[in-house]
Amino acid sequence: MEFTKMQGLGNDYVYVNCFKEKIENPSEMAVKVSDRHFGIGSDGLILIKPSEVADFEMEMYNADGSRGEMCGNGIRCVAKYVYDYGLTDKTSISVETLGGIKYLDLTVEHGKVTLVKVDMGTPILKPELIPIVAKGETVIDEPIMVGGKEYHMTGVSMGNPHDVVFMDDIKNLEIEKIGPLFENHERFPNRINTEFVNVIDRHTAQMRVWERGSGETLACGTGACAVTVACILNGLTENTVTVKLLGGDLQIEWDREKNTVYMTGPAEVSFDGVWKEK
Ligand SMILES: N[C@@H](CCC[C@H](N)C(=O)O)C(=O)O
Repeated sequence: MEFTKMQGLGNDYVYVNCFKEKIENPSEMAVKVSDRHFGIGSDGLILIKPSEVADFEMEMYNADGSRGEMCGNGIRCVAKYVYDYGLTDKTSISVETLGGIKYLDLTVEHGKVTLVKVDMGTPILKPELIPIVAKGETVIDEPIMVGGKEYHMTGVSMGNPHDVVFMDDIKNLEIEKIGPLFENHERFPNRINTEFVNVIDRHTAQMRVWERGSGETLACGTGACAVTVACILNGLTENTVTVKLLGGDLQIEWDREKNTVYMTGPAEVSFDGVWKEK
């Protein structure tokens, strides 16, 4: 199987061009290729496929083989792949995902994509649609007991589920301990991605993420969008925010008139390779 290893701010996936390749069991393949010792090493697997309703389809799997509805860093890499590898010459494309069709604008320099702006769509705040078990119409700054400690969370779906937790110190956070407790908490029936966030000023926030199915990653695009929405809902920032992640920065804007979130960031190829089944 031919593959391309790509990353967006260090959130790395193995990409397979399914116009050429066929994968019988993608979930199993995701577990194998993601292994950082016995595989290629990645946060998961992303298949680039033909679509009947958009220019392309993105099918994403986490490192544990579970399916993610959407992937913000992944979709920027898909845009770079389809343009740089000659599957399209369009600089505005649409991509079908389990979280809906997304529209992307590509910045091209010297024949290669360097930056991608994605219309990530309308944030979903209804608890039953995220899903989060809750009584109210939304989950904003709501207490939750995790590991014997009370935290406050804001729930947002960007096609995939997120809970955003604000705190003063994210550097010393024991994310390996607390992340899985959030991920598997009974209030999240489909598990969840958790962003731990420190707001720096009204246009800047920094975050660490514990991703459902992949653990701590260097960046999460849908997570950065959820963080921006949560910051605004809690009155902490304006509508445009630079989100600082371990792997770099993303520019996020929640356009309140259109009620859509825009994410702008880079996408890079690490290397091409061939995976041989043992
Ligand atoms: N890293 C991604 C999100 C990947 C999917 C997530 N772990 C899930 O299961 O929902 C991003 O950049 O958005």
